[in-house]
Amino acid sequence: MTIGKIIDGKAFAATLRDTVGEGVAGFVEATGRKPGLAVVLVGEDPASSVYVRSKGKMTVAAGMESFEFKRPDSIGEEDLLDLIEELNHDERVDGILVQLPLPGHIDEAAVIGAIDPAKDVDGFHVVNSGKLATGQEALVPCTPLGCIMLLKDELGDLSGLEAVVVGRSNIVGKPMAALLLAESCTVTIAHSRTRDLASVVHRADIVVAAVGRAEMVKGEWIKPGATVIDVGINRVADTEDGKSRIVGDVATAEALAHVRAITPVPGGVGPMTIAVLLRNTLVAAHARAGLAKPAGL
Ligand SMILES: NC(=O)C1=CN([C@@H]2O[C@H](COP(=O)(O)OP(=O)(O)OC[C@H]3O[C@@H](n4cnc5c(N)ncnc54)[C@H](OP(=O)(O)O)[C@@H]3O)[C@@H](O)[C@H]2O)C=CC1
Ligand SMILES: Nc1nc(=O)c2c([nH]1)NC[C@@H]1CN(c3ccc(C(=O)N[C@@H](CCC(=O)O)C(=O)O)cc3)C=[N+]21
Repeated sequence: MTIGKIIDGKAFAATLRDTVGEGVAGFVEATGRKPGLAVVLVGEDPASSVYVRSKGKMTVAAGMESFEFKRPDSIGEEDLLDLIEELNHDERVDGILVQLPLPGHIDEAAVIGAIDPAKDVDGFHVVNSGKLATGQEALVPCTPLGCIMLLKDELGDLSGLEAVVVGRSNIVGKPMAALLLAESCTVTIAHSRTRDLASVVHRADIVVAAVGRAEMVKGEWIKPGATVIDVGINRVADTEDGKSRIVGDVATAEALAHVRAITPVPGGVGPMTIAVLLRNTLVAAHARAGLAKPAGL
């Protein structure tokens, strides 16, 4: 039995961050200032805090300015909207990321809608999702764009391939489907109401799993030779040592016997998300400064 390739997202992301770093140097030379990324974190979720801290470190390592804003769970929507308005007008800030999910009493759509679309480095604002859907130049959500980069690196031209995206969230599934369509794939979006998910997945040359259910996609669902992108980040208890570890939405060990290539968790899509965030910040900085998009991005 042949074994598929494990796609090294961590290494690809490191290369992308280096390219971004070179672009940052050019930007600093041209403008005399660093690109700036503002990250807003509401509440005390420890996983989010770790993630925000590592984003901050990588932002600085790429030569950019990192601004972090922590606010308590109890913050009112008006106060959060005021903060965003302030960041919209702050000339040092090229990118604004509001860590999701937000506490239940805050309207996420209203907060995302308050971000200046030119600084919306998550690509979640309807102006950017609308541009993506209609084929206009946009800031594109980091996770799906990272997935496309890995797929093109592995497969080259994607046109005509059957792609199945499992999950239809606004932050992963839907923009992922839009990007695959823009690459001329034949795209199916599956979700919790999909009947016979196994056979839908079995059609695919490209499977993107973005569900949030540990190892839900089984190895035998995968068409032989398909390429699988596993977006899921699921924390599970490890019975052997009592600690927890993270696994994806795909049963990777099983799938390896069927796939051409597959992304691991950790070390696959996750690191790409952060690298693309830095890329989007640099792209936003250039656009705001009236400069052409830097080479290689
Ligand atoms: N690696 C990274 O950088 C990132 C990873 N993630 C991870 O990706 C995963 C998905 O995230 P996100 O899109 O935000 O999640 P959401 O919970 O917003 O969406 C999950 C989607 O999966 C669908 N779904 C749920 N159960 C099933 C099922 N049994 N069969 C088929 N579809 C199902 C839901 O369908 P329905 O719409 O019908 O409810 C929904 O569309 C999570 O594990 C998250 O942690 C997220 C962002 C970035
Ligand atoms: N506005 C907003 N934008 C986001 O992009 C966003 C968000 N909110 N909320 C949470 C999700 C989740 N997300 C991840 C990014 C990187 C890793 C990552 O780097 N994971 C590593 C390590 C994971 C670990 O060890 O815990 C890996 O997969 O190898 C994971 C998850 C971005 N998100």
